[in-house]
Amino acid sequence: MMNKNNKKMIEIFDELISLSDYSFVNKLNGDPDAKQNGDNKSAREVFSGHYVEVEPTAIKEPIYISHSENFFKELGFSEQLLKSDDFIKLFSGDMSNISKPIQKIAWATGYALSIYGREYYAQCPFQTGNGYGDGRAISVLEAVINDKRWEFQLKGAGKTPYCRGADGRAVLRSSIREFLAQEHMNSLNIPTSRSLTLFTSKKEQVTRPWFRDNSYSMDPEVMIEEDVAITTRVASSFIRVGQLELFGRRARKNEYKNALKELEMIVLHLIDREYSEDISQDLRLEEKIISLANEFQSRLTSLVANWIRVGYCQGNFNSDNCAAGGFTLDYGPFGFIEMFDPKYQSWTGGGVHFSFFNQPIAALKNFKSFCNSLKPLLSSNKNALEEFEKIENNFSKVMQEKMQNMWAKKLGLDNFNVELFEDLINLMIDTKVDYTIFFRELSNIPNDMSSLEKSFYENLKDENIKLRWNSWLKIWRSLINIKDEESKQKLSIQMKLINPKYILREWHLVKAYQEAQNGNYTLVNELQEIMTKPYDEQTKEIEEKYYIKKPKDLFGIAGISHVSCSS
Ligand SMILES: Nc1ncnc2c1ncn2[C@@H]1O[C@H](COP(=O)(O)OP(=O)(O)OP(=O)(O)O)[C@@H](O)[C@H]1O
Ligand SMILES: [Mg+2]
Repeated sequence: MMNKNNKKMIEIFDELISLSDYSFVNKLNGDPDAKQNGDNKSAREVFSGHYVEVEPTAIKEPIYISHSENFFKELGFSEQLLKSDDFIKLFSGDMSNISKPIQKIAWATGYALSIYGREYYAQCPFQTGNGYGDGRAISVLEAVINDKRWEFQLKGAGKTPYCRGADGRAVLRSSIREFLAQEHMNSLNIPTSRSLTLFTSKKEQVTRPWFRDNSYSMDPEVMIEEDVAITTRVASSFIRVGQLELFGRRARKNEYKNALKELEMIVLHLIDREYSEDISQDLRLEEKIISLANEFQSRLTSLVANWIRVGYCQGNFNSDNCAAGGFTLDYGPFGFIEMFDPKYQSWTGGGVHFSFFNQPIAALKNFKSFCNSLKPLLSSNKNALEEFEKIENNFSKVMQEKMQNMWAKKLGLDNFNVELFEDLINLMIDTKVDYTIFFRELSNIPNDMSSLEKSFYENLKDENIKLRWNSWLKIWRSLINIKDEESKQKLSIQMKLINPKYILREWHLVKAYQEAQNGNYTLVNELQEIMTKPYDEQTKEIEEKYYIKKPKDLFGIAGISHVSCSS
């Protein structure tokens, strides 16, 4: 029997879904071969169409770990939903009970892969690119909530035609990382996919390559069993640069009759989903494409400058991990920098090209892949193509402007000063500073070096470095705009909104997911609470626990200083 409370929950859920419709499956083409392929849960080639219908594979006896309170509020979702069986089932992958107005439709999409601007087919088991795409991400719902369309996607919800022989699952470890990082990024005021819920199960384990305890190995040494989990992430769309590329490549090669049409459809759909406020519907196709390139360039360059502002390294910034809406997507091989190093890269599979300070160039490469995908739609219009290429060639200039502007703000300056910046970077490298603590302490606008030393990983012994720091600080203080105590306070407040105090450090994450594996979610909740207020001072107790440098004995330790497996 349904009690009163329970009924109310179902009503709330009904209210939420009554607004849903299916933009993706109604407006785009499905895989024409889907019906002949049974449940679509094994690797196969998908030759055309924008999506494949595939039912999620539920995790058994789902255990609730967390949800994003902030995001629930933004969506107008009641916390009561978390007690609704329907809600829990849907977001742990069980669609068997879905009733109207929700449709029992779920889908995965194909995409292509370029690594650092180079087209790859080798990652596809068929070597054609037709078997690459969402291997474990399945969208289950689109809903218009407060006039904004959101797509709800389960990560780790089982195999799809793009699973490439893998299990289609995400483990608890990587799911906790993604769940927390997404909401952290949002609280850092950086565009991102969002976290809705996180469920795990003790009924299914999968194996992943990992390290022995306290190992220094760069390569995984053992296979470990980990509990599975499903995070639901939510975004305005999950269209990636790689997805445009898939259709761009097919159109370029004229692979089938509708190839160019399918490219045009996905591009117009992208504009509809991500750029409808910036690009007028009345424009001609080529005008829309030119505006799209401009807008995406603007968003992508801002995004990367922001990542560097807060010390975020994506780690695997391939075209398939680059959201065409210009926000952060795929928190697998990511890390927040601790000890400053321009070449910082925590993912062993990533390489220097995806390292911290190389992200603007990785973004440029993704932008080029994006442009190449759209070109088949402009090939008959020379003028439009020329204008388009001008935008393409302007990327580095725009990126540089955004970076300089970001550095100026990070340093509390009105204008970027090359010399001051370069001196600082060299000093930060020579001194080994904690990136977050250094800029936060600088935001207090200190008179001398003493408080900045809090961010140094080694005691300052070298007199020469001391002299360099003192002179740097003196020049910096002469360039910032402070006349009196009041203007100093004002600048300090301003700088603290640019330079976060709390950042999701990997060794905190490790403790949280290790405890969670034993059924204790206290640290997950604590991190969620603290990391969604990254610019706040917070309490003394929190400061002592989380505003601290990485402990010396954790340097070089596998699984903390570097990770091998992001899935
Ligand atoms: N366990 C798995 N089962 C099936 N496919 C997988 C699995 N792990 C990764 N993949 C697929 O391999 C490709 C590369 O993985 P990558 O780590 O970039 O993405 P991801 O973290 O799974 O997903 P996303 O980019 O959707 O956040 C993706 O297409 C992904 O779907
Ligand atoms: Mg990915």
